[in-house]
Amino acid sequence: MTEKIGFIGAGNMAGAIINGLLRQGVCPADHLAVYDHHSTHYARFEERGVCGVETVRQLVKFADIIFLSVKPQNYDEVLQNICPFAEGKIIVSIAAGISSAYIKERLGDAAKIALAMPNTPLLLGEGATALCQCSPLTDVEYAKVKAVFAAGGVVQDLPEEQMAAVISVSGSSPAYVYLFAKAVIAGAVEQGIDVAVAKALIAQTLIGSAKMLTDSGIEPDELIRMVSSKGGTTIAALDALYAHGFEQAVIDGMRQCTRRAKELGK
Ligand SMILES: NC(=O)C1=CN([C@@H]2O[C@H](COP(=O)(O)OP(=O)(O)OC[C@H]3O[C@@H](n4cnc5c(N)ncnc54)[C@H](OP(=O)(O)O)[C@@H]3O)[C@@H](O)[C@H]2O)C=CC1
Ligand SMILES: O=C(O)[C@@H]1CCC=N1
Repeated sequence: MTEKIGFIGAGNMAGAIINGLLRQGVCPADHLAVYDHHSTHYARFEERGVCGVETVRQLVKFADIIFLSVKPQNYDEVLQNICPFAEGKIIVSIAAGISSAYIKERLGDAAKIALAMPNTPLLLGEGATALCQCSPLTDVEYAKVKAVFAAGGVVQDLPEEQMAAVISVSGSSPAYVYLFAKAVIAGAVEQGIDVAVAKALIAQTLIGSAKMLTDSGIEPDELIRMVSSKGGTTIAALDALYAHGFEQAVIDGMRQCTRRAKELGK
């Protein structure tokens, strides 16, 4: 990729996306730059050859594609800061709840925008990103943005009206998975199993189960059935989980996630 890519906000997600780009050799480090109001965050980028610039103006002048990798609460300020120099640039928002209309209200209707909802496993090249092309971003420009996220894992195209809801599916969901893993580890320790052993076993179980979902072609209900011997231990476990409203708790958590995304985008 020949384009230069800049990140406003040098935090967790900028780091994760840049990792993917460098690991896959999608672009050289000197085609990347970050800007953050904490220049103390630059060290981990600079040690990999990614420049930390002093002003938002320098960042916008440098970059063809600008990632807005700050929290939604900081978008107003950032959009105001980049507005005088952003004409013609590709703008990528990764923020929960921020719509293209929100950005266009501040940068104008001609702004070329892609909306993305990545997740932290991008750090290891195992990310899942939902991506949306917003008019007037061209197909060629969109493909460039897609290549950035593809360097860090799987990308799915989504219409804008689903971008708030998808946060609950991939953006925030690693946290529920870790919570589940934490509960399994606690349950193991309660039964006398060593923490490290339990962590290794549940982590590999999550990896293996995920691969069954992606590679076996078998639907989740059937996968559950395959584990559940008649009159056996799994059914006993599932009965307790159903009685505690496990599925409903997850679905309700997802609804709350989407509700909050919509609040943040106002
Ligand atoms: N973390 C995750 O799992 C995911 C996050 N996202 C989205 O990614 C975005 C970034 O999240 P994340 O990387 O976790 O956040 P971080 O807080 O790690 O990084 C954001 C950085 O931007 C800085 N910043 C804030 N305002 C400005 C400004 N005006 N100019 C320059 N720098 C600024 C922040 O400083 P300070 O700390 O002082 O505010 C911080 O250093 C969010 O919008 C979030 O919704 C999307 C998917 C997953
Ligand atoms: O919690 C958040 O708001 C961000 C968005 C998705 C994951 N983290």
